[in-house]
Amino acid sequence: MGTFKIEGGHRLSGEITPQGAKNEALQILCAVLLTPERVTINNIPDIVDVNKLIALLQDLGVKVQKEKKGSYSFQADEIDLDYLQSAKFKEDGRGLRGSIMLVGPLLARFGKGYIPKPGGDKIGRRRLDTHFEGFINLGAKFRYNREEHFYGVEAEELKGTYMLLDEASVTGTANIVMAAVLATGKTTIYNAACEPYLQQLCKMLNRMGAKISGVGSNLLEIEGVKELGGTEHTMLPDMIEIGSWIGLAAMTKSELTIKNVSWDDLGQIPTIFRKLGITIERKGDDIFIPEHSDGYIIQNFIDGSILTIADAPWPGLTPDLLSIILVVATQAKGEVLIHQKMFESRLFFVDKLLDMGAKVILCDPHRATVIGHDFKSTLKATTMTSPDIRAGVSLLIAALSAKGTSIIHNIEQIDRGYEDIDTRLRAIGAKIERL
Ligand SMILES: CC(=O)N[C@H]1[C@@H](OP(=O)(O)OP(=O)(O)OC[C@H]2O[C@@H](n3ccc(=O)[nH]c3=O)[C@H](O)[C@@H]2O)O[C@H](CO)[C@@H](O)[C@@H]1O
Ligand SMILES: C=C(OP(=O)(O)O)C(=O)O
Repeated sequence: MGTFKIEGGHRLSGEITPQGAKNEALQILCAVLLTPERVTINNIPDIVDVNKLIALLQDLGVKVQKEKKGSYSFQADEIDLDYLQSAKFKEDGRGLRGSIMLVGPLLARFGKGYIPKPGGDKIGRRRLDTHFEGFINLGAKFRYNREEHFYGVEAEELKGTYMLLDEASVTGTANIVMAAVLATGKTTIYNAACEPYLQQLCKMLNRMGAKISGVGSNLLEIEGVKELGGTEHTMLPDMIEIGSWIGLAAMTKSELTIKNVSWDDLGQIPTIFRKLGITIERKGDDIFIPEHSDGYIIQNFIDGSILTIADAPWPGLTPDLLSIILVVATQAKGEVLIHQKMFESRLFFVDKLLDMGAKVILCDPHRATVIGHDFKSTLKATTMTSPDIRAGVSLLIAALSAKGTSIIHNIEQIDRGYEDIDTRLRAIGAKIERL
């Protein structure tokens, strides 16, 4: 188990550049299976989950060539489908959540796709019904081996159809889109997820020869094509990392510039941090956060009632930022109700914040009320274990703002999604060591 030692209470300063988006990368990498031609991908983050997925693709027979840092080319012209039945695949396939999106492209191109129950954060139930109902709608036969937790879909031909998804699942939509692009006829997907990740995937597929319209909306129409060709694609900056650095700047009262954020793809993120009282300035495509030497004040709703920040499918606020927002609120002036609607177990990490002296009431598994300290009482350093990727980074931010030396164990969770985080934080003045 990896550990960070963090000496908190220091101001940071300078510039930080966000990595390529983790959750976009996981979709885009799976899409290389849709063509035997070469696909070049840029701005791939060097993080554990992405590297595990690249290794899975290699085991499947995809030729992977590193062009330069963050840029790889992939060629899926000799796929070893037997690998999908191997013990190694059953083990490695469960190593991350994103591996589930191998199924759609494999089904579309080779008529069969298999996956063990995928991993990812343990943040409550993470069902896969939307994915498999989508494949079944396209004509696939579904089977599930309960003992091995092994899923499979097979089809001689996928046929386009109308479907209304039971929920706007992000990876579910990506999976179904990747299956439908090579189906016969027209597929309509209503209640589709439409995060920038999905928009990027659809744009890349269209460049490969797919015919997807409605990109960016929750109604996608896909005219199936016979084959797809190669392309080049560049990943957006990671909006969850950008949100993390906004929170970090505010909590440590630091002046920070976040470079090349792709403002137009950030949706509600700047607005929500502004509601917490944080000043965010747009400078070209950078975010500038001035030093908040007098703290920050949470706004109320217009009628004077307490602000609620809740997640919702895009263009609502991503659930992946709520843990960070919660931590930032612990030092604000004012109160906020954090409502995590999607995941059942993602707020339990507040226990660690309570140990550090934060004022938080966990109302139930989905809701926490935070009463900010207005920096009148700083958080106390402590020893903690990172339960999931975003809680891990939230605790890291708390530790950097706390007085004294904190220890965070299980930092593998953080490394899953944040590239070389300790080196990058040291470059802006953080006192963080990997033990
Ligand atoms: C690898 C990857 O891309 N992971 C992301 C992806 O996971 P993933 O695609 O696995 O998450 P889903 O979008 O399928 O759903 C996440 C959870 O939210 C619930 N749900 C979903 C849609 C909806 O309209 N209402 C609703 O309540 C689901 O029941 C589920 O419990 O999307 C999640 C939701 O943005 C993010 O937290 C994950 O970081
Ligand atoms: C929940 C997340 O990731 P995953 O879906 O990979 O577990 C996340 O990125 O916040």
